[in-house]
Amino acid sequence: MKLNFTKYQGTGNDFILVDDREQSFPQDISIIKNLCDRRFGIGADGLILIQDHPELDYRMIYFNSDGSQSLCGNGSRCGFAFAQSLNITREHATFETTDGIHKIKSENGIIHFQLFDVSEVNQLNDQEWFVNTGSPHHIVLNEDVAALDIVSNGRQIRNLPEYSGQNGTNVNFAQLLQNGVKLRTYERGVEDETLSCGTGATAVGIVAGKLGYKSPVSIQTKGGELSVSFKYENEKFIEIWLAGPAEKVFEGSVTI
Ligand SMILES: N[C@@H](CCC[C@H](N)C(=O)O)C(=O)O
Repeated sequence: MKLNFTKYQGTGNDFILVDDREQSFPQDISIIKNLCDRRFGIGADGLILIQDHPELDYRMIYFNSDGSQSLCGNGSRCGFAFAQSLNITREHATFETTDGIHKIKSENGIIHFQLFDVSEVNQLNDQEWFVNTGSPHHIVLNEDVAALDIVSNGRQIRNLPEYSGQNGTNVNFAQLLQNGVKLRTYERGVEDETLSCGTGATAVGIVAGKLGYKSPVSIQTKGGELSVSFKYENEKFIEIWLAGPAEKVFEGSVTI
């Protein structure tokens, strides 16, 4: 079959977007892997289907490049930009994805995605934390993230036995700066460093909040700047929003 697609990126986290309102996309892992392959396919960190929803503005189904599923923050922002281009929604939307129903909106070209409240922020030791923002995130604080081998260090933590019950974890290496946090992320499901990870940036923003940073926290990823805002009330992070750009790269069609 012929598949029409549009490629988007959100701070360098890149996705294949498919208008699947007719639900004709074959959700086959080998097709998703081939489409996301950077040498034999279109190339992307993930693939996103936008479908009709009986009550909400739309449903978004997210696949990592290996075909696994989880919440994707940058993908949600790109999914909204794509839904706007399809005239499914305008400036505000409510949609369903992997972990439930979320709000999303655009303001002055920046897309703001609301994540669920977070009450568990686990400090593992002086330098390491674990936070689940809809996807699982291990966080390592480091004084010079530019010098790190993200793939080998990230893969070792991703495969720790304590994370095997949840199919591993994403791993974020965060350098605390005066005006925000510099971040590099190893993504589960891509099994590589990506240029940016939205749920990871949010997890790091929350840890920064625990360490005394004021909302909004600026997160500097390899692919650009994200902003994480929140309130902290009754030992809980609430009204958590991830904000940043989402841009169309190109569109095309392939035979699958
Ligand atoms: N890139 C994403 C996270 C996608 C899911 C993740 N790889 C996982 O499997 O947990 C983001 O922007 O949040």
